[in-house]
Amino acid sequence: MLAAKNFFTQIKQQYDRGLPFVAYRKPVPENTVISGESGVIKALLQKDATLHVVKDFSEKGFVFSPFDQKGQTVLMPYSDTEILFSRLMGKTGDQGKGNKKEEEEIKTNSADREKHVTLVRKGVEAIRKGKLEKVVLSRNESVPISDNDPISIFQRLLELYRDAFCYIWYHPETGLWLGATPETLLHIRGCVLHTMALAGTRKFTGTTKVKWGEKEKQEQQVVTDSIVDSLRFRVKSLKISAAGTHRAGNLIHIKTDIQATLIPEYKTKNIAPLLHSLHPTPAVCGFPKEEAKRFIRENEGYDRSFYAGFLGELNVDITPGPVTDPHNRDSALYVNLRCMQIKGDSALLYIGGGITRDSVPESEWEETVHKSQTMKRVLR
Ligand SMILES: C=C(O[C@H]1C=CC=C(C(=O)O)[C@@H]1O)C(=O)O
Repeated sequence: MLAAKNFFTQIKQQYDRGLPFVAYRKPVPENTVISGESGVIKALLQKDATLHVVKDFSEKGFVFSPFDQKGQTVLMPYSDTEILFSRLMGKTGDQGKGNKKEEEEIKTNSADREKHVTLVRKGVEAIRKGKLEKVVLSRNESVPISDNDPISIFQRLLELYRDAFCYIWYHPETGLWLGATPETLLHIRGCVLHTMALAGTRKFTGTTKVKWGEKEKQEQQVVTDSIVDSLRFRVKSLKISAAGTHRAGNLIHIKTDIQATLIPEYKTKNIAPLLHSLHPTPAVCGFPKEEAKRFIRENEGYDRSFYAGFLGELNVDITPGPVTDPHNRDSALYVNLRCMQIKGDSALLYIGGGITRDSVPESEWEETVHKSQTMKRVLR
């Protein structure tokens, strides 16, 4: 375990050399005692600038996968990297309850606002007329930055968002990405699988004891139902928690935890079939999936790139043992939300929200402004 200062200096040197790396910390749930694996920040420093891609998800390493699965999933293989560990102590910083600038941004009749409101209106119309039940519509926004040290932005993410999966990823072919996502796509440890249905958003106003409206509950239920459907024939003993409120920085969401045991046939396979049936879930795409994908492709008007894709550890050995033993593997993949791409002296933020027949376009715009604060709060 390296001292934090040494750890971040080594990552910075790697970045200055233009070589690929990823550094990340898994979520540390509230009231967790920081010990053992919890709160560990890990970094993989690739030895050269090769672009490794995933062929069938039997590989071992850290993956970075785009929203559109026709695109390449980039791999940082464990075999080709130096691995560093550190741990960040100290208390969580102020995750924020909103500010004056945010309120102004909501009201300003900007071109971004007009564009997003029009897009959402079109989405609501399509839902009311056709087969589409839900579609997640997003936008990107460029924010000027003066801080040219992305490692310090990453440190601020780690301090602010304990309960999120925080990362910084760099490869010359994909560029520099950072994020703090509240959403787990898939965690498989041996034959035990864990995932979540996360949707419905409000601003955090000091409490998680809130009464959710019908629109939000319906939007989240679509996600739970679709995940359960994708898993049904691949697992046994499916456990679905009651829906609860989950805090993510300055926001709250509705969350259902889903846990299952893989059936023997799937235990022995790699996780590709599971991933392909789960991703993208209606939390980032919509329902039915193909109709939602088509609507996004034809109407969003920009490339989501790695936003709403997934990232994380693939096939880590839990304990030393035969590498072919699937009971001995651990994969922890997260949905790439609340993220941004740093390009020179600006940050490109990606934000979206679930649209149903009852969505109010102006409120959906407001929601994206609130969501954009997760990243804006760490920019200087
Ligand atoms: C698509 C995003 O969030 C998803 C996750 C939680 C809540 C969501 C919502 O309320 O719309 C979205 O489904 C995003 O942050 O860009």
